[in-house]
Amino acid sequence: MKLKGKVKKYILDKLADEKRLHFSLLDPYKIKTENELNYIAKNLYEAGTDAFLIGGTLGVSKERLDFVLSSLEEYEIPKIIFPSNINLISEIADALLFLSLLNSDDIYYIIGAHIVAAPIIKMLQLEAIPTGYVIIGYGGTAAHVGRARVIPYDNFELALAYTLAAEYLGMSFVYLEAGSGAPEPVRPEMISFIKKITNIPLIVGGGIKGVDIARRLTEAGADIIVTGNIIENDLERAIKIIRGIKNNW
Ligand SMILES: CC(C)=CCC/C(C)=C/CC/C(C)=C/CC/C(C)=C/COP(=O)(O)OP(=O)(O)O
Ligand SMILES: O=P(O)(O)OC[C@@H](O)CO
Ligand SMILES: [Mg+2]
Repeated sequence: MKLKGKVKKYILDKLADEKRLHFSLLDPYKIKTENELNYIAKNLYEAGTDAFLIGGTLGVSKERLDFVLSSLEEYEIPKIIFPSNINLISEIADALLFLSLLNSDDIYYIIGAHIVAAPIIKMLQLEAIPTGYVIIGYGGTAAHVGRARVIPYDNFELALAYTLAAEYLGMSFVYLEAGSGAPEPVRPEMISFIKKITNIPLIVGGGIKGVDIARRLTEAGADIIVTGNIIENDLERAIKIIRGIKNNW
């Protein structure tokens, strides 16, 4: 509750202090029971994750979203909605990633959902965090649904161009997404290439399954690492990733 409306500032201040953060993606469709959610959330929080992202592309209802958000209330880190569409807006959250899928072919995912969502967000007094969402490589369900023209893993110039465009549009973050469950994450070389030239904070996710790749990505300049599937599939490994990123063994 204390963080409501102050999440962007909280993240930027924490980044200034700690240089690298970790966000835990929880999918309300995949987490079935309150016990399971409590167990997972407690472990992630104790390992030092910096925020909960709540979302999923398929199967997520507003009811499930609210159930997860309200169960997480006791944790003093931001609870941020990661929306796949306009049905996933809830006043229980501390903030919402106001994602524009910059490499979509469908205007709905660039500005269409946004004009429908904006008056609702205003009415609920929810904090919207302007985020350029760019899908790379594998793409997964988000790319399919969002009609993204995915950027090849090795086309660093193209990823840089989108990142610069997001920066010049005044967005607060760029989320470089390889797709949920990607067999290969975004390459660290792509991150260092972009980071040399841009200042906008980078959120990097998709297919990050181990501490070594997570650390290589942060060393290359990723500001925030997101893990989702590994939390669902192997919580111990997810905890190692968090501790590794935060140097908190
Ligand atoms: C501004 C508002 C309210 C909505 C905009 C919505 C936009 C632009 C979405 C972009 C396209 C999209 C489908 C993004 C999905 C992002 C997301 C929640 C990814 C994580 O989910 P997955 O892990 O891919 O989902 P599954 O687990 O269901 O496969
Ligand atoms: O589920 P994973 O592969 O960790 O991906 C996380 C996130 O970037 C997906 O939107
Ligand atoms: Mg998922």
